[in-house]
Amino acid sequence: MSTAKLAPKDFKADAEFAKAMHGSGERGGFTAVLSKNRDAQQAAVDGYFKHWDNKGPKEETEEDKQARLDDYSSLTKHYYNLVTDFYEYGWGSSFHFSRYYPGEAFKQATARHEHYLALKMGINENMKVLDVGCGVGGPAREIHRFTGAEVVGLNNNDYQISRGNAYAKKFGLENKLSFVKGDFMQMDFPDNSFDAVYAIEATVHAPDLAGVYGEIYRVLKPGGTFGVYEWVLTDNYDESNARHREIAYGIEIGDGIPKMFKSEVAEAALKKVGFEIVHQQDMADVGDKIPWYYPLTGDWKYIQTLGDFFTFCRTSKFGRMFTMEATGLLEKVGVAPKGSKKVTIALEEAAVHLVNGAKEGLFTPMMLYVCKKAE
Ligand SMILES: CC(C)=CCC[C@@H](C)[C@H]1CC[C@H]2C3=C(CC[C@]12C)[C@@]1(C)CC[C@H](O)C[C@@H]1CC3
Ligand SMILES: C[S@@+](CC[C@H](N)C(=O)[O-])C[C@H]1O[C@@H](n2cnc3c(N)ncnc32)[C@H](O)[C@@H]1O
Repeated sequence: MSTAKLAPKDFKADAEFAKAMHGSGERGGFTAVLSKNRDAQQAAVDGYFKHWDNKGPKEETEEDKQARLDDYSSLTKHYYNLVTDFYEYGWGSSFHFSRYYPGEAFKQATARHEHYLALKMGINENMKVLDVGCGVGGPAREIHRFTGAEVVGLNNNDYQISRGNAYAKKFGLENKLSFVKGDFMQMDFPDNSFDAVYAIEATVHAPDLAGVYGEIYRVLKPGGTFGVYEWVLTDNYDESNARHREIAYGIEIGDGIPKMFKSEVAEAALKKVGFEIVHQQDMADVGDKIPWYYPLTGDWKYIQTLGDFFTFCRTSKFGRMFTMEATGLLEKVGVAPKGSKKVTIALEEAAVHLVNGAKEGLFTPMMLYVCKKAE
């Protein structure tokens, strides 16, 4: 089904690399940034930035673009080896955006976004559910708590798997949650293994959407449901428009994405692999008073609670600049490993272009598709 070149599966080498770079994975967040193995950090920095250094939306060639697609697996693995601690420090353990109601706290909105997907998919306590690209397990924990379902998280990043296991242990959820190493383009699960499958802001890392959706279709039981919050470019996006391409490129470089696709490509891919789309809606375009991207702006007026104030201190423009300069200083004096500031600069690219992409109506991180596999 996939037109993409599939990555070699060398899980043993991946696990050894993650152990060398991050240690046991018991500790996360900003302090964990400081304790990386220096050589492994350098290898991750080189492995990720070789795709972006000395290139740009205007200069990049067709070969550069193809190289990112061919290298999808290690590009994304290195990206998350470098950013996971920053994500946890700034955002928490659910690595996705959410809608916000007036008066609703950041954490509450995050959980509600996850509950909404589970509700739309009809997940219940008798189901075994797959979370494709599960991060450090924030959504898996919340969806288990909300529905009672057993959740299996699939991830190609060993560090995130160890963080997911550490959280499951902390909350006593080991018998209901498990985290499995694997590439979503070539899963190791047998056909018809799961009652439901969901993916939250993860399948955008695929080099080819039909490839990952085809695998999801295969492992889903007949009659089962697949739900996804997809990152897509909207109908307004024009690849030949320099401003549009600059925004898409900024999102790609800052978010570890080989190539972003338009919503029509996602929709066609879902249908091509056999899914019936039973519900589709851009959840970023439902007239919300508070935009989904507000934590990344300087708009203090949207802060809803005292807790949000502390989150905003890390995610807003000002907070990001503070983290970037502090990280740079720590790197200079040898406390943070080399390349740490470069990572914060890439994250800044992400934040700026995500907000611009949203404001200019070119991008959404929450195109919801609920799909059925026929009986
Ligand atoms: C990469 C994909 C497909 C999804 C991740 C969505 C979001 C959770 C991230 C996108 C940009 C990230 C940034 C941060 C946290 C996680 C994101 C919002 C920071 C706020 C983390 C703290 C750093 O100092 C600044 C980061 C800016 C970007
Ligand atoms: C933005 S994070 C979202 C994580 C999670 N869904 C959440 O909302 O917290 C994207 C996730 O997709 C995973 N991922 C990316 N490419 C993958 C691949 N080829 N196979 C499996 N997982 C992958 C990353 O490791 C990461 O955990």
